[in-house]
Amino acid sequence: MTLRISLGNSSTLSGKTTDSEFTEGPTPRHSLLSGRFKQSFAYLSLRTRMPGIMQQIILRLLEEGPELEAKFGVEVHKEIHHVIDAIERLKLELNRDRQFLLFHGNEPDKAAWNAFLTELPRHKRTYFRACWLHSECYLYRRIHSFFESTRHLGDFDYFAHLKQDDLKISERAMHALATATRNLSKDFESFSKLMRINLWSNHYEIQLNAYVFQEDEQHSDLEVLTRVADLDRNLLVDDSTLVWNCLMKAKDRREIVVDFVCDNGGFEFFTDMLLMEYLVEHGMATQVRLHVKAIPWYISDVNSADIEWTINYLIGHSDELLSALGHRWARLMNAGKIVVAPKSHFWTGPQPYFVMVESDLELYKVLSGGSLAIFKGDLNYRKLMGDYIWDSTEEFITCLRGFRPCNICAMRTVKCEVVCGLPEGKSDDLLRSDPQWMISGNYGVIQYTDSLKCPCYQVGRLSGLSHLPSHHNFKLDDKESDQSQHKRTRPRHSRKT
Ligand SMILES: O=P(O)(O)OC[C@H]1O[C@](O)(CO)[C@@H](O)[C@@H]1O
Repeated sequence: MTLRISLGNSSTLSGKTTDSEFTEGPTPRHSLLSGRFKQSFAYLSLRTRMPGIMQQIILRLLEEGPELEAKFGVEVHKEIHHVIDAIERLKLELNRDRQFLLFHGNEPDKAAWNAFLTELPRHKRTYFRACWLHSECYLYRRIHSFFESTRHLGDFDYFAHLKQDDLKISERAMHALATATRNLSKDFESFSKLMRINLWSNHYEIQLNAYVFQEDEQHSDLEVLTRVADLDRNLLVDDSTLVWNCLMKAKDRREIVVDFVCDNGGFEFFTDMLLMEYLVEHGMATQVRLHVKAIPWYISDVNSADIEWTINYLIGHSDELLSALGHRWARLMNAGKIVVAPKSHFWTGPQPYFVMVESDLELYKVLSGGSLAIFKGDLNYRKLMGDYIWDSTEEFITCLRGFRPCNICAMRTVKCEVVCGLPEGKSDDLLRSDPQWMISGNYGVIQYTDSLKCPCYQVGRLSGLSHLPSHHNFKLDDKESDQSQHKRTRPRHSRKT
C-alpha cells in the first residue's frame, strides 16, 4: 500500500528549519522524518493514510459485528461501539495535531510508553511535530489499547483478514517457489537467490504473482528463480556475500542462532520461511528465532497467531506440495529448529534500535547471544536508521549508531526517504530518472555489518551511557540535537544490569 507524491531531493537539500516549525518543503537532509515537512511522505501519510486505515478498522468492526456477537454474545455490541467512538476521537486528535496522551489502561507496555512520552519535549509531542516514527507507532499502539480495554475484543486482530487474503491470492506464486526451492544445494548461488526472493517479497508480493507466474507459461525451477532475480537491477546494495561469509565463519560452532526480525505476514512471511528453512536444513543455523509483533501493527505485520494460521493453512491446502511444506515447517517448529521468540513489546514501541541497549537490555542480550540478526522490511530499517535522513552515501555501520549486538543484516525495499550506503551520485541519478524512487518500494537494499566486539560495549558495563564512544566516529549534524528525541528511556519497571 504505497501512496505516491512528488518528493523533493531530500538527499541534497539542506532546508532551514527549527524544531517546532512547519515547512512547506520536503524533509531536509539531516533531519528526523516528520509530518512538519508538508511535502514529505510522513505528512501525507499522517494527513490521509492513517485516517483511512482507522476508517478501515471501523468498517471491519461493523462487518465482523454479527460474527463477534455470535461468539461473545450481545454485550460485545456495546464494546464495538465503544471502540468505534474511541477511534473516531483519535482521528480528530490526529487531524487537529493534538498532544499525545498517556496510557491509562492495563496495557502491558504502559510504563515503557508513558516513560517515553513523558520524556519527549513538549513541542515534539504532537502528531505532526513529532518524529514520524513516534507518531505512527503511537497511533497503532493507541488503536490497540481501545480493544484491550474491552472484555472480549482484546485478542481481535482487525488486520488478520488482510494478511490471510494476501496468502490466499498468492497460491500460484507459493506453488512455483515451493517447487523451485526444493533440493537446493548449499552454495552461495542458491543462498543469495533465496535472499533476493525474500527481499523482493517485501514489496512485490502481488506483482511477483503477475510477473513471474503467468498461468499459460511453464517454468522450470531454475527459470522461476532467475526471473525473480531479474528484479535485481533495482538492488542498490547487495551485501549477501558478507551475510554468507558470516554464516560460513560460524559453521564450526555448536550453536548458530539466527534472529529474524519479521515484517509482514501473508506471502512475505511465506518467503521468510523458505529462507529460514534453507538455513536450518543446511546447518547454516542450528536455530532460527522469529521475532514478531505483540499486537496488530502497521496493517500487515506478522504476529504469532498469523504464523500458526499460515502453517495450518498450508497443511490443509489441497495442493500437495504446499501441504507437505506446511507439514515440514510444522516439524521444524516442533523440533525447535525454528521458534517464535518470546514476546517483546520493544518491537511495537516507538524507539529506534540504537537505544535498545538501555531501554530493553534483556532483548539486547538475547540478540547478542545470536550469530546474526536479520531485520526485514522498511519499518525495521527506519528503526535501525533512527528515522533520520542520512547522507545517502553514509555507511550502514555509521547509521546504526552503535547498535551492533551481533552481526546485523537489513533487507528492505525502499518505501521512505531513509537510506544509506549508496555509491556517490546514485541517489541523484535515481531522483532524475525516477522522482518517486524513495517511496515506490521498487528499489531494495541488502546491507550487512559485523557485530561490535568493542569491549566498551560489553553488556553489563552500559548503565548511564549517555553518549557514544568517540572512536565510533558518528557524523551527526549538530543541529540534529533533534536526535535527543530518541531518548534512551528506561521505563521504571525495566530490569537493570
Ligand atoms: O512493511 P514495511 O516494509 O515495514 O513497510 C512499512 C512502511 O511503509 C510505510 O507505510 C511507508 O510506505 C511506512 O509507514 C513504513 O515504514
